[in-house]
Amino acid sequence: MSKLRVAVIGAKGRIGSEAVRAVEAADDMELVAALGRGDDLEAMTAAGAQVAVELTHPDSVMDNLEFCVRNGIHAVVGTTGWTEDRLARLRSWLDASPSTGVLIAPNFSIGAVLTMTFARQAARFFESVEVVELHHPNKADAPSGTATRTAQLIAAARREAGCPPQPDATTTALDGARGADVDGVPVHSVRLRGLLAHQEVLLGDTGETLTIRHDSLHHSCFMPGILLGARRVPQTPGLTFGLEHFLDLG
Ligand SMILES: NC(=O)C1=CN([C@@H]2O[C@H](COP(=O)(O)OP(=O)(O)OC[C@H]3O[C@@H](n4cnc5c(N)ncnc54)[C@H](O)[C@@H]3O)[C@@H](O)[C@H]2O)C=CC1
Ligand SMILES: O=C(O)C1=N[C@H](C(=O)O)C[C@H](O)C1
Repeated sequence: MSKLRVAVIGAKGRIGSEAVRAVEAADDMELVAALGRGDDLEAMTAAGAQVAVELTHPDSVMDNLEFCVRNGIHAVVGTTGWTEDRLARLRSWLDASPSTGVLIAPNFSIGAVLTMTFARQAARFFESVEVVELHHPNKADAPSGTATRTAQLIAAARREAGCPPQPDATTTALDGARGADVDGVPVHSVRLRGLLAHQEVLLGDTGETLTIRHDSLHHSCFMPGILLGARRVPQTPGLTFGLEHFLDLG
């Protein structure tokens, strides 16, 4: 059987360099291009790439994806910074290239995907819920893509269940003390040398709290999700948001 021809964009970065090694080590894949900042995207078409793994920067991802979709190259995207406006632009490119697939995964690690799933399940049973994400200090964006997605899923579950707004008697606060408001869910961002990527979802009600915590300790935790995405995205045209759609979570 022929191997899947994969390109990595952002190949010299923290996660991109790990992805290069993971693709090279996969029996069913061939790494046909490894692009860094300033490299010509045409290298992917010249090499016949079927799937691009995009792991760059929120400022770069849109141009890279526009190129991929216009050229019928499926994409697996880990880069963060997604807004409704950006998603709408991506969908319009995909409408013009209907057989192309793009997976955007706020987080490729199975533990983080499960954290989001469990948080969504628990959200309607507790009066209060807040998200704390903790990352290395070289991270460009805050809150993290994972924390934003987690808060959005929590907020949607609470809306569907008819939950009232959370209790919060704060009338005086320093700017930022209550975190960022993501759809009514406070999200707090810590940046600390020594950390990689960590998240806690704190849920509370009268007389009890529940904490769901996930820790990414090494970039290797993202690799099974990236490889799964690369294998599945060519058979999944259009936009898929979240790796959970490629996992049988029951
Ligand atoms: N979804 C997930 O599971 C994960 C997502 N990420 C996200 O991936 C992105 C990259 O993270 P890191 O590797 O930590 O950052 P990094 O800064 O270590 O690496 C990014 C690399 O992309 C390169 N780059 C920037 N623009 C480019 C362009 N136009 N073409 C080619 N290369 C370009 C940079 O020069 C750099 O080498 C971030 O948005 C981060 O949040 C990171 C880890 C896991
Ligand atoms: O920048 C990172 O490191 C990470 N980014 C993603 C995010 O913003 O959620 C995924 C993971 O947290 C690591």
